[in-house]
Amino acid sequence: MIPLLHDFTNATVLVFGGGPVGARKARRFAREANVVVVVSPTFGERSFGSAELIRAEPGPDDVASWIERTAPALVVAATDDEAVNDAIAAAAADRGTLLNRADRSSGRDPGSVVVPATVRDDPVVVAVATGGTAPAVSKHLRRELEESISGAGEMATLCGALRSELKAREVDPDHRRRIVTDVVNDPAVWTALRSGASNNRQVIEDVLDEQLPDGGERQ
Ligand SMILES: C[C@@]1(CC(=O)O)C2=NC(=C\c3[nH]c(c(CCC(=O)O)c3CC(=O)O)Cc3[nH]c(c(CC(=O)O)c3CCC(=O)O)/C=C3\N/C(=C\2)[C@@H](CCC(=O)O)[C@]3(C)CC(=O)O)/[C@H]1CCC(=O)O
Ligand SMILES: NC(=O)c1ccc[n+]([C@@H]2O[C@H](COP(=O)([O-])OP(=O)(O)OC[C@H]3O[C@@H](n4cnc5c(N)ncnc54)[C@H](O)[C@@H]3O)[C@@H](O)[C@H]2O)c1
Repeated sequence: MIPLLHDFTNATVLVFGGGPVGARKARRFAREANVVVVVSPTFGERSFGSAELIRAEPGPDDVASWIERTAPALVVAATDDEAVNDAIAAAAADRGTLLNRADRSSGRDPGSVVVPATVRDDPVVVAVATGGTAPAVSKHLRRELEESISGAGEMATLCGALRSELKAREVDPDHRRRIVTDVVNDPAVWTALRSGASNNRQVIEDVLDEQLPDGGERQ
């Protein structure tokens, strides 16, 4: 399987199942999606983020109408009833809606997607999956990665701003790439970003002074 990124801004996500897995998915998608609806006869103690909770117990013949009514970009099948999960999968396929099945790790049809473990330091995001072989390994790696990507979000923001400045000064692409790569590879910049001591504007000014002493036009 190949990880792809999907933007859920302004989208609806429909979750069937109010157990720990349904709650985790609801929290995850509520970070971004406009509307997250969770349909379940029972809801555990866990947080569902800002999701809307609807108490209902649709049978296999009822799930299609829920999908029709809410018009989601993605449906999550996280019930403990295999017949219901099967019906959700069939209805999603009929409608061409993306499906995430929490109770399957293999034999995926087109449109059936996996939700990987993710680590964020916005705008950086890292996804981990094991092809369904061992989700506990994904969880373990996520925790390790949380530490190692610290500062990556700030670094990305800094490099994005630096790249804009270099473009505005019409520095040619090869030279631009070298300058940005030098910053990314500079351990002192990472240390400053991680300690919160970095002043991005100052870093950019210093790099521009050092690399483009004549003010930059052409190179
Ligand atoms: C990453 C994460 C994201 C998330 O679910 O949000 C995730 N599972 C997580 C945790 C976790 N899941 C399970 C355990 C118990 C230990 C173990 O069994 O390993 C733990 C650990 C725990 O809970 O501590 C059991 C389990 N999971 C699946 C099945 C069904 C099956 O395999 O048939 C069963 C057996 C059920 C049973 O036997 O009863 C299926 C899937 N789980 C996936 C993702 C997808 C594949 C990802 C991959 O390729 O690695 C996939 C295919 C479907 C999907 O997309 O949901 C999340 C990490 C949360 C975090 O980062 O903290
Ligand atoms: N992806 C994962 O990480 C992962 C981890 C553990 C288990 N699982 C699988 O995912 C499923 C869900 O896991 P869980 O721990 O949340 O299970 P759970 O049994 O705690 O919760 C299931 C939920 O589904 C609800 N439900 C039952 N029938 C329903 C219906 N007709 N419509 C809507 N909701 C209905 C129940 O009321 C309950 O809230 C499990 O059956 C298991 O196969 C996946």
